Amino acid sequence: MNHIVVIGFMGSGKTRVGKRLSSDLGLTFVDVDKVIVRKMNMSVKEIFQRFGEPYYRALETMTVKALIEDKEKKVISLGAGLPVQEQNEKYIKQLGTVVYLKGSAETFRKRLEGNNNPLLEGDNQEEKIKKLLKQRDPIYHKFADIEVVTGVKPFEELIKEIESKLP
Ligand SMILES: Nc1ncnc2c1ncn2[C@@H]1O[C@H](COP(=O)(O)OP(=O)(O)O)[C@@H](O)[C@H]1O
Ligand SMILES: O=C(O)C1=C[C@@H](OP(=O)(O)O)[C@@H](O)[C@H](O)C1
Ligand SMILES: [Mg+2]
Repeated sequence: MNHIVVIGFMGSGKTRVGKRLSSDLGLTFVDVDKVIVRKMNMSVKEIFQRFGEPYYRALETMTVKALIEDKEKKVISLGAGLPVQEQNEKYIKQLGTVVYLKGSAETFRKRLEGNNNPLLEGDNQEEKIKKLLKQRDPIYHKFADIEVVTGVKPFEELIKEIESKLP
């Protein structure tokens, strides 16, 4: 399919940017995390706690596979961990044009203060963010058709930049 697919680290703005692109382009917005939360009637954190991370990852893969078959063009925000799972590699490429919201650990640390993400629980969020970002940035980069930097220019300008780069 030729969906518009937004990827990036936690706090990179996948949900906010995805929503805005969808309204500007007149397309339906789908946030993969929200699809799963709705289906399970549980928060991401609860799913991780009750069933474990591999179960959540399987739900993500199922959701992505269904979206590949979806004939109505959409803007789709993926969870930050989804592109990192090897089993999803071939599916992401089939989804459409991938927009990577790149950013610094410092930008994400500020945006993620007080967040509820199961992967950032406990002490030393800053170190956790730095470590995960270092692992994940090359993977996001590999999938990107369009790469923009978040946290350096105002939101409106970021949106204009993305829209000018879309095919
Ligand atoms: N370009 C931006 N500039 C400033 N704040 C932003 C920007 N994009 C997103 N945010 C803020 O950062 C937080 C995380 O955004 P969100 O869209 O939920 O990220 P993600 O879905 O990637 O985890 C929210 O509070 C959001 O309003
Ligand atoms: O980084 C991750 O592995 C995760 C990021 C989350 O998505 P957001 O990036 O939208 O917060 C959500 O999918 C889950 O908590 C796992
Ligand atoms: Mg999100």
